Order: sequence, then structure tokens, then C-alpha cells
Amino acid sequence: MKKAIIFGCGKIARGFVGQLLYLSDFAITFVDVYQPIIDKVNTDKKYHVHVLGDASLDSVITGISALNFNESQEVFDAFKEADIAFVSVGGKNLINVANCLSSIFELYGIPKIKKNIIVCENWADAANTLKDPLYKNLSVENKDLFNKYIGITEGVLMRTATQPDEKLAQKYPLDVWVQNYWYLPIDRSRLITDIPEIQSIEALDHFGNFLIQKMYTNNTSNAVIAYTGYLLGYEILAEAANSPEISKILDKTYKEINQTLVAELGVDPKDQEEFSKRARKKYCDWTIVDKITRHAKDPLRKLGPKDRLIAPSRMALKHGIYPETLITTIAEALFFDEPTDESAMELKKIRREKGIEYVLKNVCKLDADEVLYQEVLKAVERISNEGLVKNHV
Ligand SMILES: NC(=O)C1=CN([C@@H]2O[C@H](COP(=O)(O)OP(=O)(O)OC[C@H]3O[C@@H](n4cnc5c(N)ncnc54)[C@H](O)[C@@H]3O)[C@@H](O)[C@H]2O)C=CC1
Ligand SMILES: O=P(O)(O)OC[C@H]1O[C@](O)(CO)[C@@H](O)[C@@H]1O
Repeated sequence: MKKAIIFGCGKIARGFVGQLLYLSDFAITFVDVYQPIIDKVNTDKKYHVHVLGDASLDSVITGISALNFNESQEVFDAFKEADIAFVSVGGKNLINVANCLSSIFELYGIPKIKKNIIVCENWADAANTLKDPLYKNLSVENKDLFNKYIGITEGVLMRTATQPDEKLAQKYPLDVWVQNYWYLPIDRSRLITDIPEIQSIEALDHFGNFLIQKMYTNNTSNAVIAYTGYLLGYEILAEAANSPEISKILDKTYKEINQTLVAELGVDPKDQEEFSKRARKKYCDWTIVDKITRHAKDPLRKLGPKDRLIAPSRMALKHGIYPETLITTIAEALFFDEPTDESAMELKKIRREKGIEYVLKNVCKLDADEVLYQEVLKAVERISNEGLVKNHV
């Protein structure tokens, strides 16, 4: 049996990468930092992936075990034995994975067997975000070995792995409810050796800016639906996406996005239009019952300069396109104050104590004299006058 190691044991690790590996006959070792999930994997030794809308495609995943990242010798052994490695921990945690891995390599060396690590995150420049700090911390000798034996590449995640309601999550903590979508393209150019055959994973020769195109189409429009939907009082993403108010906004959003990405990335206009239609269809899909609060979660990350709102808005303005709905969404995201979301509570605290302009400068990293900064301030005033944020100030 082939072996894989997955850093992260969350919804995408278990519910997407894990299912593809299981169906391709791999034994899987998950490595996480959250002990309860590790214990649960090791006790139950199986979990169920529920494919929304078609239960005949469900899998009961077996052949699994889990480690804590602090079990360094065991993590090293599992990495050494693995035919392939994946990472899916949330982009902002990649630095932590990089530090853990470089410490492990410094302790036990770099296995002299060519191996690829596939980074699976919604994060601009995901592969380098892991690779650069990992590499920097290695000794000269290990840097040489790393260059010879380790490839770090990235994939584009287009399957949604939903957040189940509390009762289900408590009863079946390892199970995952996922979109009926399977394709996982990765960038071939950064592989150090061929990858083993895995169902639905394809190494693309012309990967280029695919991750950026996906993030600034799917995740950008997802943010429009989520932050607007939250302020309008919707709970489920598909309800918001299909609502008359948000449908109208989305007509404009996809135009803004498509024009921007055609200008910035040089992608084919027809392809980009089709790509954006698929994104819209996905978020309007009633079979994917998923909470707005999950999609809007972590606004401090999502308002960052390289993330789904600020970066494409800047690109649009640079090309003379006015991203009206993206600007409004930035303003709305500033008021996402879901009490169960730590990042939202932190944002609210900063906003209340230091003001909107402070957030724009320090979270979004906007300059006070740039157009986007001024336009977001106008949008904040507009949505405040419209009464949209009256319960969220
Ligand atoms: N859930 C979804 O529908 C989709 C998620 N994504 C992206 O996939 C990534 C993972 O998302 P989810 O699986 O939904 O998140 P999740 O929150 O369900 O799982 C993340 C897991 O990583 C673990 N973790 C955090 N720091 C770690 C570290 N230093 N070392 C090892 N494990 C660590 C956490 O304990 C958790 O188990 C994110 O970048 C997300 O943006 C992309 C497309 C769809
Ligand atoms: O936490 P993030 O970055 O929004 O990642 C999860 C999102 O990615 C998506 O798959 C978008 O492609 C959404 O369905 C999901 O909300």
C-alpha cells in the first residue's frame, strides 16, 4: 500500500485530500496541532465523507492514523516513508508548519528520497509561503539536500468542505460533508519528481496564475456573498447568493472580476467568463448547505493586502476598472462582528478603539493617499447612511 502524510487534519485534509488518497489506495498519516482531533482519529480509525447531493459517492475512510507535530521523531519517520505529502492548515499557519518542518529536518536530516509536498490553501503564493521560511532555517548542508530531494508545489482547491451544524459536529467530529467536486489541479513546474497516481489530481504544465485566478474569482465573489449576506441577515450561503438583492450585486461583481483578471493576468476572456459562471453556480447550489459565518470567518486575514478583496480591487483600479461591489464588500467586511469568530471580535475591538482608518492602514495595508482608501471610506459612509451596519457598530 502506498503512503501519504497530510499536515493538517481539518475539513479539506480529511474531506478532500483524504478522500482522494483513500480512493487511490493510500494509507494516510495526519499531522495536526489540535490533540482532540488526533486522539479521535487514532481511536476511531475511520470517518465518513458525505458527498452532498449524491450519497452513492460517499466514502468511509480507513487506513488512517494521526500524530501531533511535537512527536518529531514519528513525524520524521512518517514523512520519510510517505510517497507524497500534503499541507492544508490555513494559509496563515504555513509559517508554523515551515518552522516545525525545518526543526525536524535539522534534528533528523533530510531523507534522501525525492518527495513532493503539495500545499493546499486559499493563499496567494502558497507554495513559497511554506518554502521560503522552511529553507531559510536550514543549515547549508540541509539546504543542498533540500534542493535535491524536496519539491514544494501548490494546488487549487475548488471543493467546498462545509461546516456542519453543531449537533452533527459533536456527534460525528471526524465526518465531513463535501461538495460533489473532485478535480484537484497542481503546478507541475515545481515538482521534484513525478507524483504517484491519485484519483482526480492532475499536474498541469501551464498552471501559471491558476491559484490567483481561482482566489480572485471564487473567493472574491464568495466574500461578496458572505459579507453582504451577513449584514442582510442571511444564515446560509446559497440563500444569500440566490436572493434578489445579492443576485443583482453578483451580476456586477463577476463583471468587475472578469475585466480585472483579463487585464491583469492576460487570461482568455471567454475562459474567465466560464470560470466565473462555475464559481457563481457553486455558491448558488442549494445542495451545499453551509453557513455564512464560515465563509466570512477570519476577516483580519480576508482584509489583508494579498487576500481576496484588497488585492483584486487594487488591480482593478490600476487597470482603470472601478470595482464598485468589491469596494462595498471591503466596507461591509469591516463590520463583520460574528461573536463566535475570534478574528471578527479582534477586528471589532480595533475598529472601535482605533477607528476605521487605522484598520485600513494597518490591516489592509492601504495608504491614506491611494484611491482605494478614499473609496472604501466613502463606501463605509454610504452603508452607514443606508442603515446596513446599524446593529454592528
Ligand atoms: N473548507 C473549505 O471549503 C475550503 C477550504 N480551503 C482552504 O483550505 C485550507 C484548510 O481549510 P479547512 O480544512 O476548511 O480548515 P480547518 O479549520 O477545518 O482545518 C485546519 C486544520 O489545520 C490544523 N492546523 C492549524 N495549524 C497547524 C499546524 N501548524 N500544523 C498542523 N496542523 C495545523 C488545525 O488544527 C485544523 O485541524 C484553508 O487555507 C482554506 O482557506 C479551500 C477551499 C475550500
Ligand atoms: O477560509 P476560506 O479561505 O474562505 O476558505 C474556504 C472557502 O473556499 C471556498 O471553497 C471557495 O473556493 C469556499 O467554498 C470556502 O468558503
